[in-house]
Amino acid sequence: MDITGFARSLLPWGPQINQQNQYAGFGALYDPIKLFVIGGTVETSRRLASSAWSHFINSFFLTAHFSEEDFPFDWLMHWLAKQPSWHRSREFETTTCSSSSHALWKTAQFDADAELWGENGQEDDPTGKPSMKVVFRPTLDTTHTIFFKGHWLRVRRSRTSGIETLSISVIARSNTILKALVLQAKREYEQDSEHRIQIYFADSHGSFRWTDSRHKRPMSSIVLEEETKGMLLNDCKDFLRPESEKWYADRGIPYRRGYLLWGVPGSGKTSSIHAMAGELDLDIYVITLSSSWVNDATLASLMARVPARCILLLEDLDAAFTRSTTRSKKDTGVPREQQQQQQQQQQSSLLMDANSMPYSSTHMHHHTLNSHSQSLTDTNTLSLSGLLNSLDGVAASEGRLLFATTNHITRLDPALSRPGRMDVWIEFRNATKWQMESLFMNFFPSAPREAVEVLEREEEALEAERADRLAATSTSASMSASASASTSTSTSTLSGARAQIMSEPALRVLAKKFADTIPADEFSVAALQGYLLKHKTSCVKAVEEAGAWVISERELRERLKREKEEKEREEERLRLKEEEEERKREEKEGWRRKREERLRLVKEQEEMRAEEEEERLERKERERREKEGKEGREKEGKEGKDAKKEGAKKDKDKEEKEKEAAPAPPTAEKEEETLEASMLRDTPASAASTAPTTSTSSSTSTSSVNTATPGGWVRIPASQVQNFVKEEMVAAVLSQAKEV
Ligand SMILES: Nc1ncnc2c1ncn2[C@@H]1O[C@H](COP(=O)(O)OP(=O)(O)OP(=O)(O)O)[C@@H](O)[C@H]1O
Repeated sequence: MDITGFARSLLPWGPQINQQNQYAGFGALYDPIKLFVIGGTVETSRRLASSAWSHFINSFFLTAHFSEEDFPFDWLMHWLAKQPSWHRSREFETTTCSSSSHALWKTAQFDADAELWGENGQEDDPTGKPSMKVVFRPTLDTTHTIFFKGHWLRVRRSRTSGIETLSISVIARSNTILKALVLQAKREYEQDSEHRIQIYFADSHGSFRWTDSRHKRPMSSIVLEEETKGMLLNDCKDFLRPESEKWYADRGIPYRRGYLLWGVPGSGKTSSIHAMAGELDLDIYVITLSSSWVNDATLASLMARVPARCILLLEDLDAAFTRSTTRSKKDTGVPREQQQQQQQQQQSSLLMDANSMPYSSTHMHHHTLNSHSQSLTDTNTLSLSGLLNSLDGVAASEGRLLFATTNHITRLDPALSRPGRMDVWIEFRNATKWQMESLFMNFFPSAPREAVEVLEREEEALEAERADRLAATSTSASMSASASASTSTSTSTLSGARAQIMSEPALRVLAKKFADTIPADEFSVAALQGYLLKHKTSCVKAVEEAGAWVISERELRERLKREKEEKEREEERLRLKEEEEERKREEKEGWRRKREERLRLVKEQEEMRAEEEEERLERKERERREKEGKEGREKEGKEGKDAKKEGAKKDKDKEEKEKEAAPAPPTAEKEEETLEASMLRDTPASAASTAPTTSTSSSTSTSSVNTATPGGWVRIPASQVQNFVKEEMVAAVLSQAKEV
């Protein structure tokens, strides 16, 4: 079947079209359908082939991924930077690094670029500003092929979620070639960083970021008593010996060592640690405990990540506990700005090189410590117990040297500085006479013997010339003037040279003089270094002006002290004023409250009185009504009595008349009634003493009731009965009467 037939068979209406075509002539539709089917088939086949190819390739390729958060990334970037094919990329991006501070791989990259493209990557500033170097590197998501030990490596840089990743693929049966690559990259990195120390700062994610790479500082540049320096160095070396770990393990002692360097500011604590790291070839891992994001959990995680054989530095240990001074998790509430300030100071104090190398642009990895700390809120819950646990808890790393510094040892909890946590304590004080001399000698190194000899010969010749001139008295005045001018020029040139070229004994004399001029234990080494820096071109001048400097420093201190005191006094005055105002406000408020209270009481009393008056009036009204009721009842009672008497008299008359007419035997009912009536008549007093008693009688109609009153029986209308008595009482009296 040809392609047209195939297309026709695919389309359900194909045969219909064919038929219609035969009859209606729709032949124009064929070509587009043909093209559509052919195109679709080709594209599908291409995709299938490409996916099969990549599947095939991937099944042969071994790929390793390196994240910039981990050290191998730096090693490999450093290695790649030295590969010529890495620089041949046709798509590249540029980045800058300062000459004073940059990642090692950027240096390597720059050096390689400089070789390839000449010095056009660097613009030297004639003013002496630290130069910014331009580094070229391939752009992200481009693949490069690099040959390594008989294998072609496919290298690709990419970035996911802000983190740069390096992927290296190779066609190989095992991953040995990739392991060899990583090891070689590491070796080369370490070789190139031999003369530098790496500094890592802790970040808020609980991991360490490479922050800086510094030149090693020679231990000899630290002006400290030799035995202190020697003791510190030997102790560290002894700890780092390979056998030490077993020694510690055999005795069940945790393989850790802590050093507490404490004392006045600017006395060389940080510098000593820097020099020690260089001497022992260790990297420095810094944790700034006063950072707002440091809490028990992040600290424990950081401590667990500290590698063995490194220096773990906790600067200004006391600053961490301005927030929490006890073992509880209480926050003492240092303001956040203050904490940030402390944090910045601590970072800069480490980064400021002892050799006064300004750090202009410290290239940190993409997540810088500052940006994190700024973005985070102060949810700090670092407690002393948290710190203690992270220092020597079960998760704490082993094999590291812990160095902690503080200016205020008294602020530390004894638990923190006890042996086991801080095994060696070293106090740093203000400069002694010996330190002053040593600092001077370090600052002005003696010139080589040859240079000094040449200078001395020149001086002698000049001296001889001057003597000759003085001896020749016959010379003219003009000649004498020009000669003296030329002699003075030579002398000043020589004295300028003399200020810089000094033999060691001469310098020692000057150093002693310098130390004699400055009082011991009054100025820090940092302060003296600052003074000497001002006179770095002339050691003689440095000695000559030392006395004046001491006076000016004292005056400055005095002034600062006065200003501080004044400020404190002013603050105190303001505080007292505020307190006084507050007191007055409170007093006023108190008075106002008291007045309101009094008004409230008066109002209440008035209300009470009005209520009492109302009650009194009500009572009076009630009494009046009761009295009226009583009077009415009495009146009615009297009328009833009279009526009764009348009735009784009438009854008696009637009885007599009936008796006379026809006496009949009394019925039982009548007898009972009579008995009842007589009994009731006999007990009026007892009934009246409680309440008026009422009895129903067969002789009474339903509309009236006979009632016993103290005065006798009363017939009252039924309408009044409800108000007057109750039926129960009537029944009770009746039953009582029956019993009797
Ligand atoms: N003993 C010393 N020997 C050599 N240099 C010193 C010494 N003490 C101080 N310095 C110099 O003074 C400067 C500050 O020193 P450093 O930062 O080491 O002092 P610190 O004691 O750590 O101060 P702080 O307690 O304020 O952190 C550095 O430039 C350093 O070179």
